[in-house]
Amino acid sequence: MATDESATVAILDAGSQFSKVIDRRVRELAVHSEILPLDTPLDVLAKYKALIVSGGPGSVYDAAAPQAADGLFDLDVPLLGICYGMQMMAMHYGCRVEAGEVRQDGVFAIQLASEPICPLFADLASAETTEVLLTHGDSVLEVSEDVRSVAATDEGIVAAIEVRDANKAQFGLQFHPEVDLSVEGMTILRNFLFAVAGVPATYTLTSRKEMAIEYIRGMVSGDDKVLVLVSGGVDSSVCATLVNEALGPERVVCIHVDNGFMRKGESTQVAAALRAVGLELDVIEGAETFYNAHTEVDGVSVGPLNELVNPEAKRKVIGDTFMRITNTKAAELGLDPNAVFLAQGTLRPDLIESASKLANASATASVIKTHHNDTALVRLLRDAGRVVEPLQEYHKDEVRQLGLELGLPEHLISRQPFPGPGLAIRILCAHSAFVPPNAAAIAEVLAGATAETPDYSAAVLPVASVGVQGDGRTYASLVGLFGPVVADDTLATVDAIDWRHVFDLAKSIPKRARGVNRVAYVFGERVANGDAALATITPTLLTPDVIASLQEADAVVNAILGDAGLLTKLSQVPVILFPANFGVDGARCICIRTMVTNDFMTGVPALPGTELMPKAVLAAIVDALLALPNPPARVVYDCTSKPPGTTEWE
Ligand SMILES: Nc1ncnc2c1ncn2[C@@H]1O[C@H](COP(=O)(O)OP(=O)(O)OP(=O)(O)O)[C@@H](O)[C@H]1O
Ligand SMILES: O=c1[nH]c(=O)c2[nH+]cn([C@@H]3O[C@H](COP(=O)(O)O)[C@@H](O)[C@H]3O)c2[nH]1
Ligand SMILES: NC(=O)CC[C@H](N)C(=O)O
Ligand SMILES: [Mg+2]
Repeated sequence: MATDESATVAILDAGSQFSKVIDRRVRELAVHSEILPLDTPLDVLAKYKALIVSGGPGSVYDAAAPQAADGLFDLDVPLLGICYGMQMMAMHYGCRVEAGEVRQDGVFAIQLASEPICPLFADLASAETTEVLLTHGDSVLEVSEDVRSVAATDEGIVAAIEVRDANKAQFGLQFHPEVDLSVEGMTILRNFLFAVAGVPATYTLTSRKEMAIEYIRGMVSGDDKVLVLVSGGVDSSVCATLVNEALGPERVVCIHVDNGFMRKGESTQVAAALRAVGLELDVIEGAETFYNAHTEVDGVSVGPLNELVNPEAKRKVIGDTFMRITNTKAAELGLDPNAVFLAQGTLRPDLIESASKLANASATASVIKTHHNDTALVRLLRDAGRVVEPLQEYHKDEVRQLGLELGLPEHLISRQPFPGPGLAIRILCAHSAFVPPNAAAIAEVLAGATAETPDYSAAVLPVASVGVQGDGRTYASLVGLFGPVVADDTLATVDAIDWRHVFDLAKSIPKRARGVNRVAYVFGERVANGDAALATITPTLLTPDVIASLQEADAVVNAILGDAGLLTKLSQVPVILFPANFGVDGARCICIRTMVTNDFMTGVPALPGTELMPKAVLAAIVDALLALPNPPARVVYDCTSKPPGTTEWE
């Protein structure tokens, strides 16, 4: 069907992690939308009813920054710039845009300007303030005469602008109205679309089930068979059910790969759970193959996996090994390699975070992490038209709804996500301690942040992990927080900690400490910054002893969460092993990372002492981990939201 641009919003993609989320929100408001490259020519854009420019990892003042067509801001079309989009607008109108002293990643309150209130902020619960998700390092430090600042953070950073020229309907938001964490984001988008731009609400959502089945039948014709890769997670169970419905069971072969990085007993449970819903699963024992696997990256052989420390290298080997194992299986089954299709439960975030060209209209997105289902070999097969991915447009919550529509049991649909590379990415590998290049500057920020609350202190730990900040990937230091300890009583200790204060510190430290993207609370006696015990690690690779020790820790945590009824209340709880040893030779640390989110693009950790993480449960977890035969050097609790941290550590 041809697009009626006069009833459609064009979303110009500057490389954001959230372009597809904007698209989805607009459609939920019954407005048709299309994602276009940032540099789409003006004559095309002029036909649209409204324009939204997304965020992106670039900096508008960089010569190499992604550009829109010249004259974008002279078009007579209502325009909303989000983050990078707002910064472009500000720069066009002569405002000063620079990397500020403070960066902001997470949820913050903004103060709204009055007299008059900006039309985007009409009908908010309060006329003075609202909570929004920000993720930026560049800021509008000074507005020009052409522009009015219509909202600011508590520190006076411009959070929203309006172009003064009454003939122009142009607005900019430094924050992201499209994500759940901006609590009134939908009202703000609604105000832009309807009150400002007058877009008609004529779009109706087509049934996801019908669309998916039509897509599968369109792709796999005749008698061709489909090998469905089934992990037992939500996405692949929904994917397998859809392929089954679309093509009939005689054309479907479901395979599950035990890559050696599954949870304790997971593969056996998965096979049983899927049999119970009528899906026969062929389980491939792949552990040995994975441990010893290599792959080629940019013409160079990388591997074996059990000797790699770089997280992206690990991911690439794992993804390509999934493909090779699948090909071998296809040959064993006597399937013609030129006529067999591969189905997998790829979601939109997998493609966005891997910077797949399928998901990013502008080719300007940053690779946050290469998902195992989007590596080089998968892309080759996809280009050959052989990869069936009926869920590629959706986020997790949409897949869950679709699963319910398909009649899958609640317990399958509500399972916590588990990444394909599994525990392999939840083990931080390293040969030596990580020392940030600006250690002294970070130490100064940490001392300042805790100066007024001497019961608490902060120190840089000797490891780095992946984060997502300002739409870009970061690989940066972990900060540990220390607080009161009640000797020999973990519950009393957990109770003595002012968790709100700890979470405030976790939010404020990455604002000023460049090179820090994650903050975790460290249980146990305080260690002073600069102490040698904070600088030592136990060299760590993906070896069977390390994997087994994380499997044990993960099983202990999950058993306690299950008994407390928290596995479905918390969206996801990665348990992570990292090599800091606090001066104890051969020991490593275990982290508990709770995440509360719907779409898995953003999220917050559960605050201890709330119903999502009762203090008694947290204390029980810490005690149980310390009682393991191979106890961790320390147990830590991640206090970082996404952004700046990702859900997984790696
Ligand atoms: N161990 C595995 N064996 C076979 N296929 C797998 C395995 N792990 C992942 N996959 C494939 O990769 C896809 C993406 O993995 P992902 O973890 O994102 O989804 P999922 O496991 O289906 O769901 P969830 O996100 O709930 O864990 C899966 O849908 C599946 O097709
Ligand atoms: O199948 C997967 N293959 C992968 O390579 C992968 N990496 C991250 N994840 C999952 O994606 C979600 C977001 O994770 P992050 O915040 O760490 O990016 C979380 O649910 C992660 O568990 C993966 N799933
Ligand atoms: N999310 C964004 O659009 C960020 C814009 C820019 N990369 C910054 O960090 O400020
Ligand atoms: Mg999974």
